[in-house]
Amino acid sequence: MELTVNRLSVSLSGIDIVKDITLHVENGAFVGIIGPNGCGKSTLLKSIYKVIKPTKGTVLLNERNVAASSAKVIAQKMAVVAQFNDMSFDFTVFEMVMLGRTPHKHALEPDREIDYAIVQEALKKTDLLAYSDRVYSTLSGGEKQRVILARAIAQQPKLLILDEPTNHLDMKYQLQILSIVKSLKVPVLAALHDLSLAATYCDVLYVMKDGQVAAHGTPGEVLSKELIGRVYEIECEIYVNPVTGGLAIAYLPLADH
Ligand SMILES: Nc1ncnc2c1ncn2[C@@H]1O[C@H](COP(=O)(O)OP(=O)(O)OP(=O)(O)O)[C@@H](O)[C@H]1O
Repeated sequence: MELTVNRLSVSLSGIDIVKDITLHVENGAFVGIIGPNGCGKSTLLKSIYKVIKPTKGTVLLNERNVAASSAKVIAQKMAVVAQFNDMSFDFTVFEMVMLGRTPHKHALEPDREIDYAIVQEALKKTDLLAYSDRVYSTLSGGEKQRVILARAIAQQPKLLILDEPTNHLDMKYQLQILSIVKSLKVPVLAALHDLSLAATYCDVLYVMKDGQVAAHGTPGEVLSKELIGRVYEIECEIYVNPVTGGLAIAYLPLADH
């Protein structure tokens, strides 16, 4: 499945937040969106997954216009792991992950053997089998985040949208979550804050500033000291990590603090 965002704009409370953004996620590609706090990453993603109505532009899943499709049809194709997942319901972890099966069922259709098997597999992939009967609201932030990923996996999406999926996670689970996502072999569009993780996992990066795309390309093309300096208003050095062979970034302390 491919995602095409064409000249998308979003205004909220009369303010232009997302301005004329065009982007493409090819089938199988892991595409990152990076940019400073408040540049519009979440708003862009929300307008792609139909929580916010764009003022202009189109979002296509293959040839299907997302705006003209039902929420159920979109949920059969696209799963979302968003930033804040606090819910007041006292669902167990198993029940939360089973919610991922909802778009594939008719109203009031009971859970089938196949649904149980898919949920079990999603729990296994995210290291959560031992948490099945725990109440979701009692979990730590990182555990909750893994449950939300497990729910997205159980949804068996054709495209995955991640909004800062590694928030709350320690290093092991940051790496684990991105590796699991990569292993699903579905195209991914992810807003990420950690530029080194973005460089490691993404095939293509879109850099946002003030609601617009400031640059896009492979991490090697995009992550220059000049661009990061301009977009984030910081000084840094980019180097090849001698251990991993990947791109790494050293940030310099701000001079006037
Ligand atoms: N309903 C709203 N009305 C007015 N402004 C809004 C509204 N929702 C978001 N904004 C503003 O839009 C801008 C973009 O917010 P958004 O959450 O998309 O940024 P972001 O790049 O995801 O930021 P972060 O990295 O901090 O999560 C922010 O300045 C935010 O305050």
